[in-house]
Amino acid sequence: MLRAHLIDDVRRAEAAAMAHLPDGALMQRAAAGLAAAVLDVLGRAYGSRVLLLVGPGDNGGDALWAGARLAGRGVAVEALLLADRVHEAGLAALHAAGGRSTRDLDDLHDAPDLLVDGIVGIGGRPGLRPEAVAALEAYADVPVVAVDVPSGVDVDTGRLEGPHVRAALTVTFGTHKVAHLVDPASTASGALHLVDLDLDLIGGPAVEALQPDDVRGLLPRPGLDAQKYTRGVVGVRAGSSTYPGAALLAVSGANTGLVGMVRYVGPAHVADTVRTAHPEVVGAGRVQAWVVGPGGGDDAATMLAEARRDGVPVVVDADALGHLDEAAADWVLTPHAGELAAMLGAEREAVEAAPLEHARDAARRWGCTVLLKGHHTLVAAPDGRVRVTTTGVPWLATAGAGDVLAGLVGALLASGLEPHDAASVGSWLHGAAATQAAAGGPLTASRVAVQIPQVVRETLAGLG
Ligand SMILES: NC(=O)C1=CN([C@@H]2O[C@H](COP(=O)(O)OP(=O)(O)OC[C@H]3O[C@@H](n4cnc5c(N)ncnc54)[C@H](OP(=O)(O)O)[C@@H]3O)[C@@H](O)[C@H]2O)[C@@H](O)CC1
Ligand SMILES: [K+]
Repeated sequence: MLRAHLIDDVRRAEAAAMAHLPDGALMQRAAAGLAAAVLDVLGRAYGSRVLLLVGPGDNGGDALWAGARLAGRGVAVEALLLADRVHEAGLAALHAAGGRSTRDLDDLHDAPDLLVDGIVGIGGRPGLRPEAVAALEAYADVPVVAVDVPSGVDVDTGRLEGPHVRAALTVTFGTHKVAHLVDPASTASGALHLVDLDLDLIGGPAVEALQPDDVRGLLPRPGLDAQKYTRGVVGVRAGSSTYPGAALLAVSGANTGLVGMVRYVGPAHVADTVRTAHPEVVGAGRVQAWVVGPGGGDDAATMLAEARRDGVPVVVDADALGHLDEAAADWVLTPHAGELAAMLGAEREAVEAAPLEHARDAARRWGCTVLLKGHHTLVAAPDGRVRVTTTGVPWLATAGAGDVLAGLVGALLASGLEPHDAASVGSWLHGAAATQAAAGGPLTASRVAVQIPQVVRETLAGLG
């Protein structure tokens, strides 16, 4: 599991570690990891130029100490000091290793190959000062390696308020931070590299992200005595004359082999289309979970009421979300930002600016799991736990992808996974299938569904 902690928990763990380590030991570990990561990106030391952007705190100290190590390896290192006072020992080390420093942007002539953002780390407030903005603008085309976090982001919430660094790579220390994983700040972090500081993090993670091993441990697999009914049956109530395709896509997400049987209940001509494409699918009967809403149109309220009557877990998606008055603890709601905004009486922009906060609010308010779709989809439980999905590609933002996801999550619920696991494993598989199916190019929702068994196969085999 990849875990992200809040600043206070990192500070506590840092203080505990420092109590029994020599002065500056943690910063040296951080700087060594940072220098190694920068060298990896540069590919060679001699002939490479690096510019450090150095703020007033220890984040700048990390950059300066790493700069000293890089200068010692033959990299031409310059530091632009963006504060009256910077980390003194780090600056002295940089100078001793042959690096230069200046406070004036105009002193810098040759464009660097790489910027190292040591402006602020976990002690920073959101936004950047004008000197930092000017430096970043002067080298707008140069890739940035961020130290700990991209400066300017709100580290504990993932919000973006005001100017901030856009990193190609973020080298972070001890544990991940919320801003690395949660939108919109996750888009400013770039690739992530964690330098282990051997910290003893006592507080639980604020956010976590499933890794292939976690998914392998959670995936349902049939026992030797399995029958179709013991593996779980999922029912789909979706589609209408206007949107027959949504039913087809939801069924294709449900019918990927993770349950023993799939039922479809809906308008007769839609049912014919569904069964032509999926001859395995049967009609009404007992199920262990329902998927309700994709393409349901005006009938979505009735679909939801009928599903509720069975007392089994329900995935509430799309049109059904607008008819939700109350939910049971084993339900999963799967809104996108616009749908969640309508459910909470908020503006869509507000949800997009703070998806973590809104997903948590919604999970508390309905007392069930809420899966908020986005670049990094969030799965929030009513007790505050949140998982974020880091699989997937931007091409996945395509019509019908949500219908496939709803079907898949429903199948996992029917197979017996608890709602938080069903939603987060479903989202992980959906993203991984999209990445494989896209193979660097465009994709359609149908292709995502087709790819799911292959992703399951590889994950079970430990190839993920
Ligand atoms: N924790 C760990 O385990 C380890 C931590 N380590 C490293 O330490 C980093 C944290 O260092 P830190 O605490 O010194 O704070 P840091 O982020 O450098 O800056 C705070 C200063 O910036 C200022 N300031 C605030 N906002 C600003 C803004 N927007 N723009 C400009 N300035 C702003 C503010 O001054 P103020 O304006 O309040 O007077 C304050 O003085 C951490 O991220 C990691 O890199 C590693 O070395 C080892 C292990
Ligand atoms: K930084």
